[in-house]
Amino acid sequence: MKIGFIGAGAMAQAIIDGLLKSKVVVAEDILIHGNHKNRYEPYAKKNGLVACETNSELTSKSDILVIAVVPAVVQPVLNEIATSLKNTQPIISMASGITIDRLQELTSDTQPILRILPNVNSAYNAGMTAVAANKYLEDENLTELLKLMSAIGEVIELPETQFANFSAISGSAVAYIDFFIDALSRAGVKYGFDKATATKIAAQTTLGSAQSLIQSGETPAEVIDKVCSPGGDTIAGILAMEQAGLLNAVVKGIDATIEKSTGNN
Ligand SMILES: NC(=O)C1=CN([C@@H]2O[C@H](COP(=O)(O)OP(=O)(O)OC[C@H]3O[C@@H](n4cnc5c(N)ncnc54)[C@H](O)[C@@H]3O)[C@@H](O)[C@H]2O)C=CC1
Ligand SMILES: O=C(O)[C@@H]1CCC=N1
Repeated sequence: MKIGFIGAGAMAQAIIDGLLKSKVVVAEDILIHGNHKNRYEPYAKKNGLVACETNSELTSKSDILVIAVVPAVVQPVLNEIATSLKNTQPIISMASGITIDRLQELTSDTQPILRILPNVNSAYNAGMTAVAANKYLEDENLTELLKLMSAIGEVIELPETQFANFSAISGSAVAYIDFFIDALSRAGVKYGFDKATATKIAAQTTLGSAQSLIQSGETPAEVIDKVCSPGGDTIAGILAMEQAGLLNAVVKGIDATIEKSTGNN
């Protein structure tokens, strides 16, 4: 089964890296084309992928087509490949804000489509991907595509109406969590750690906290209560962070993300 990626940027590479690590696909079965030959060709060469000269060549050589370009380029790309695309060829699209209805308008009324919203942690098989399929994806193909997505992390089926909200607290949130890790790390630097050591400490603490929540099933509030010893240091820190508006700052950031992705700003 040949999987062709149109777009070779951050998200395409994260998914490909994860797929290769999981060994669910062999490198020779992944085709790639992007706008900048000097970027996608070395990436393809380094990983043993097949670099294609055009989007149309890639489309005609692929069984499954992955749309990994920014949303503004989806229409021109789908117009460009119109004569090479078979109307039975499954498409996976990760373009934020582009609905299945819109993708069908740009391809065919019966095009099999899986809309996904992944995140860059997929590169380490630690992704969190939302999926929504249309009715033209036959069971066998859907199973195959879900197997690919499961190879790069956790998968959740969601109605498309939730995609923008999900994207804000998962796709974009990778950056927000790293923003928090960087803030912790800078605080460490303020108190004398070198940046690399402070970042390692902050990142490992974040990783451990996430793993503990997932393994224990505890709520974050329960853990916060455990860490806040009566009359202790942590409650002093929590109160100072709240006074500075941490919760509101996070929710406002998520509001802005959703507004941007739904075009309401
Ligand atoms: N970066 C992320 O964390 C996430 C991104 N996405 C979605 O993934 C898609 C790609 O985003 P990024 O990888 O961040 O962008 P990017 O800018 O890193 O990559 C876009 C790629 O598209 C290529 N491209 C541009 N015009 C093209 C054309 N006409 N034909 C072929 N390739 C062309 C570029 O050369 C580049 O390789 C977007 O639709 C975005 O909404 C979804 C979830 C998370
Ligand atoms: O920033 C963006 O538009 C994309 C969508 C989710 C994460 N990155």
